[in-house]
Amino acid sequence: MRKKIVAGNWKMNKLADEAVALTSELVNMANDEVKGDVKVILCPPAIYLTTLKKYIEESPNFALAAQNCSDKVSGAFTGEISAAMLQSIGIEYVLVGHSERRQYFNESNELLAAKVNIALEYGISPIFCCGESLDQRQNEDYIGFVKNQITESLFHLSAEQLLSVVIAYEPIWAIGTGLTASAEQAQEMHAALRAHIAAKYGAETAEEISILYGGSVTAASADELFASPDIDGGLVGGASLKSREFTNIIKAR
Ligand SMILES: O=C[C@H](O)COP(=O)(O)O
Repeated sequence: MRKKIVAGNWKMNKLADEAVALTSELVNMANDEVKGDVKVILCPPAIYLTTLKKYIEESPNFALAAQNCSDKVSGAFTGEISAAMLQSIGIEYVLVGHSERRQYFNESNELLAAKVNIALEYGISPIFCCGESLDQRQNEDYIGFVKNQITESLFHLSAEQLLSVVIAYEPIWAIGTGLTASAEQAQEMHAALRAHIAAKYGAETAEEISILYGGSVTAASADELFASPDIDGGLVGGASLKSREFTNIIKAR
C-alpha cells in the first residue's frame, strides 16, 4: 500500500509566532477531524524546524521537511544547511528540486541527484519535485521532459533507495497561478511517471512509490485530484498557509 501524503510547503512565509500558531492549529484540527492513515508533512522555513518539532511530537502522523539542503557534507558554504544538520535535529524529509530552486537558484538535474544522494545518506527522505513549464507543455514532449528529470536525478538509485523517495509532480504553469491541472492532466502524468519507474525498477517498486501532485491545490480541487488512481496526495503551497483550508485538503486525502 502506497503512503498517502499531504505536504504543505510554506515557502518563505510566516514569522515565528505565526509559524507556531499555524502548526498548533493544524495539529489540533487534525486530532479532532482527520481519520485514517494520511501522513502530513509540514515544510516551514528551516529557521523554525527545531521549534516546530516540539509542536508535532505527540502527533505521529505529522512530520517536518526542510525546503532544501546542501549537496555538500560540511565546510565553508556560508548560508547553507547540510543533510547531517537536518538529521541531527530529527528531520525526516527534505524538498529537493522545487521548481523555484531550479528557476531562481539554477539547480540542475545533476546537482539534484547529488542532493538526493546526500539526503539518503543521512536517512532523510527526499521529496523530489519535477514538472514542465507552460511552454514545454505546449511545444514539446512534456511527458518526456519530466521523465528525463526523474531519469537524471533518481535513476542511479537502487530500488531500495528509490522507495525512500517521494515524487511530487508540479507543473510550473499551475504553481501559484490558480490554474490547477485537471485531474485528467495530472493523472496522465502520474501514470506515465509510474510506468517510467516500472520500466526501470519493475512494477512492484513502481506501485509502492508515492507520487504527489502540486500546483494550486485547494480544498475545492483536492477531492477530485486525490480520487485519481495514481495521485497519492498533494504538495500544497498557498493553501497550506491557512489552517482551515489545509485541514480540509488533508481530509480530502
Ligand atoms: O510546493 C508547492 C507548490 O509550489 C505549489 O504551490 P501552490 O499550491 O501555491 O500553487
